[in-house]
Amino acid sequence: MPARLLEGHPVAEEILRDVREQIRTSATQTPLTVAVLLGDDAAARSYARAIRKTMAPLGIEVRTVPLDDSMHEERFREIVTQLNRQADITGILALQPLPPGLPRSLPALSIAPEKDVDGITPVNAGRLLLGLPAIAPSTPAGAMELLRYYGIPVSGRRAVIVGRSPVVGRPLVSLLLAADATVTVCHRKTSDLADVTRTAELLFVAAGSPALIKPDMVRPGTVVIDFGVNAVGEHLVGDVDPAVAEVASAITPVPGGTGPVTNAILARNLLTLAKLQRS
Ligand SMILES: Nc1nc(=O)c2c([nH]1)NC[C@@H]1CN(c3ccc(C(=O)N[C@@H](CCC(=O)O)C(=O)O)cc3)C=[N+]21
Repeated sequence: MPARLLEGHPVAEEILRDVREQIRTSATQTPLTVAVLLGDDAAARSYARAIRKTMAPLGIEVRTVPLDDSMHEERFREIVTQLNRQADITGILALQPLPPGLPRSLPALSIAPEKDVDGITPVNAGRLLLGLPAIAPSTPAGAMELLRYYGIPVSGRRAVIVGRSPVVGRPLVSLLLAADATVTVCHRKTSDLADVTRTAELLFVAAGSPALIKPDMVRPGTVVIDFGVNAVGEHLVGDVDPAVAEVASAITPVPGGTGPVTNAILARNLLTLAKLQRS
């Protein structure tokens, strides 16, 4: 029996309904603005496009700041310092990958924690790891919402994550642990990846490698969450081979799975930041 499709749009719609309501009823009607730092990359561009589409109907302003390929570290720091100081900027998001000359850790070390809408600064990442209230990165936070929405239990189950990035794999460890899963993380140096993925009851894939996960790597009945956003020609494809749907009990489609929920959580995170900034 083919897997149940875990569509992201109804989940996103539920979250956005709540965000819309909170924006509408909030006493201080300060407009929300998110600054999106964007280099030259297809996946990042697709996210930026989706962000604009999600924020526009909420009346949230999106200010795109283009990063050119020759940008130096000093210039990046200047831009972020300026945005940190600007009172009319609610949140700052630097889309990965950055231009080639910039260290990957630069946004985490330059964005002010009060404006960290993506939950990547040491303060937010540390809070999340310790199980304290925190702004969690939107993509893994969205996966938890998907599971909740579709009534998929997490507590006591064996979760396997493929990928250890600061925006998906690592924060997902904290979120799954907080929900009482037993968590294993795989990465480039994992030997016998398939042996580990076959132990999963819940399989999360954020490896950045198109169709990496094949049907023989998944135990029948597994719930599969695909975070992959690989541009292949004109199309967006996931990290999971679509044939896995023949084995899994439930699977997120690409596009239309985790992506839309990510955008909705970003809006919710922005609202949370605005409330914290006002208090
Ligand atoms: N600091 C950082 N944080 C991120 O969260 C981050 C990042 N950098 N860099 C790029 C990737 C990619 N990403 C996407 C999220 C949603 C969609 C999305 O909404 N996709 C729609 C389709 C959009 C379209 O068709 O263009 C969907 O899946 O249905 C796409 C891509 C977040 N990323």
